[in-house]
Amino acid sequence: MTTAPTKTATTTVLQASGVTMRFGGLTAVKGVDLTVNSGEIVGLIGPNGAGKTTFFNCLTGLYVPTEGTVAYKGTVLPPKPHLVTKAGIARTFQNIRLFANMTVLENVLVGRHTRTKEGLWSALLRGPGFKKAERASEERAMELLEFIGLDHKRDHLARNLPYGEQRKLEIARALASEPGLLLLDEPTAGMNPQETRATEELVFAIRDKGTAVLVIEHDMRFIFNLCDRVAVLVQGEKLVEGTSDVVQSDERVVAAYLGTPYEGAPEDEALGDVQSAEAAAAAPRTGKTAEPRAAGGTGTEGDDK
Ligand SMILES: Nc1ncnc2c1ncn2[C@@H]1O[C@H](COP(=O)(O)OP(=O)(O)OP(=O)(O)O)[C@@H](O)[C@H]1O
Repeated sequence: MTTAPTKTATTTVLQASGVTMRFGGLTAVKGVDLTVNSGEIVGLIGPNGAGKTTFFNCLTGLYVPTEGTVAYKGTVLPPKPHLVTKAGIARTFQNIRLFANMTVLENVLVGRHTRTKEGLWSALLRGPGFKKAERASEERAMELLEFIGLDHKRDHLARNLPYGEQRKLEIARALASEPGLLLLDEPTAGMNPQETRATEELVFAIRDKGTAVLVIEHDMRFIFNLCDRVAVLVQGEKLVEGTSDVVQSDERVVAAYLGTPYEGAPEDEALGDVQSAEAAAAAPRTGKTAEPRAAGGTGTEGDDK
């Protein structure tokens, strides 16, 4: 007997309503509505200074929006980062924020703390409950490292990983909190084309495993290949939202954002190659490429990017 494939019902994972963020006289984000549904990859694009990261910071409780609400699976979230993570939203930052002097495995384990129930006394006494939870956490962390292809580097210090692997590790650490929604802020910044393609595959795999994704990126080829829907922010306001085809052909977007050549545009292919070669020549990468570009520190930097 054959059974019809079960179709998972779509649910609204994220609902941002009228999110506004003012810094003194500057309105960085103006009344932005955005929805992300389960099973979706949604892109957020816009010129420099359009308000994309500020919007992410509002979604994740790093900023308290001046106006508007952010709901996760129907519940309005308090603007506190640890409560947002606990609810089910995880993120990565534009600038890598790994614990540079901890191992790869330890970095992922840090990401699991919102999902471990053992309290302070249990940890201090290291009783059987604590040890069991610790083992389960390590197993899950190793599964995630396998998923991103870094299980063989579990005992390496994070700061010794090449740049592309550091970015992957950040994603694994975010996934360790078992999010229903993952926010990625410029995940391919500074990557070479191979690393960018690998990141694309990784994001598809994350979505296929049941985590919806909202991604900010300047690489248009990456965004338009990847996303089911794309929203365009210009000067803090949502200008257009739709499928890649709709957004790419919208005259307002072309005028406001895509008017200048972008990576991946057919006529821009040759120019892109020249620019990549120039960039590579200007900043040669060694075996230890991580530190100059990584946050490389404690993960507590004040930079909200
Ligand atoms: N903490 C802050 N205090 C004051 N102004 C801020 C703050 N954070 C961001 N801004 C301003 O808000 C505007 C939006 O910045 P934001 O970083 O969100 O843009 P973005 O779209 O992420 O840009 P980019 O693509 O360059 O990262 C900018 O004018 C920026 O200077």
